[in-house]
Amino acid sequence: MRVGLTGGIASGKSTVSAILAELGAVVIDADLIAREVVTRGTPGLDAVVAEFGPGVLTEEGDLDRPAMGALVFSDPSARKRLEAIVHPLVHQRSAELEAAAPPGSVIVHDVPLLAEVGRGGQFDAVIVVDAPTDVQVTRMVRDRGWTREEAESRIAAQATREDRLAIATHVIDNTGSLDDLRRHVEEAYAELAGRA
Ligand SMILES: CC(C)(COP(=O)(O)OP(=O)(O)OC[C@H]1O[C@@H](n2cnc3c(N)ncnc32)[C@H](O)[C@@H]1O)[C@@H](O)C(=O)NCCC(=O)NCCS
Ligand SMILES: Nc1ncnc2c1ncn2[C@@H]1O[C@H](COP(=O)(O)OP(=O)(O)OP(=O)(O)O)[C@@H](O)[C@H]1O
Repeated sequence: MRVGLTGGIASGKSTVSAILAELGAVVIDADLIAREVVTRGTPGLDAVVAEFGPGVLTEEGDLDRPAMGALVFSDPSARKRLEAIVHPLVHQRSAELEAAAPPGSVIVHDVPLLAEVGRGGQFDAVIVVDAPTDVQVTRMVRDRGWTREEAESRIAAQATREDRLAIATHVIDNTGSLDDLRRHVEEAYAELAGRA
């Protein structure tokens, strides 16, 4: 059983995927892979430097993520150019990890941009972690030290809440407490594992 997990930024996806992993799912995290494929010394980072120039590197030679974020979340064409490099590498690595999962696993692909890239239909089920925009912004400002403007520019680069809900087979509301969240995830997992 292949499950897509998505949600807007700071909706609580990572928290949900950690609970799903505890419950026994094999989680494949696209954000984590998107970081791995551009670490120092990778062909991915070489491609990013070829496209954007050495100014996107730190003094140590790593990708300067805050600088890259400031660029791509204020310039959609730069974001598309970065995605054109990173997304194929993420797909390839995700497929390798999926092939290595034990047979019969509930495989959860945590893909922040599932609605944006139109891949919802490739999964047996799609879990959408749902929180209103003001809750997303409040969490980003509180936890990441971002300004409201920085938080809102990320949200503006993403699908709308309605677009995400349109691809959901399971909606997990994350406006309550972390205990409420855990209960909702356990219910969804029990249903999915029963079908696996
Ligand atoms: C621009 C980068 C370097 C900024 O790095 P930073 O460490 O600040 O953010 P991080 O990677 O942890 O992403 C945090 C969240 O930002 C949002 N986000 C990231 N990339 C995108 C994007 N291309 N479009 C919309 N939202 C995005 C997602 O909600 C993601 O969960 C980085 O986000 C990146 O490389 N993005 C392009 C690759 C991509 O699309 N990744 C998303 C999943 S494959
Ligand atoms: N129900 C909740 N109540 C309070 N805080 C929460 C709740 N759910 C998640 N959080 C907190 O909000 C922050 C964002 O959650 P999380 O990292 O799971 O979101 P995310 O959707 O994975 O974010 P990103 O899109 O950046 O990967 C975290 O600090 C998390 O602990």
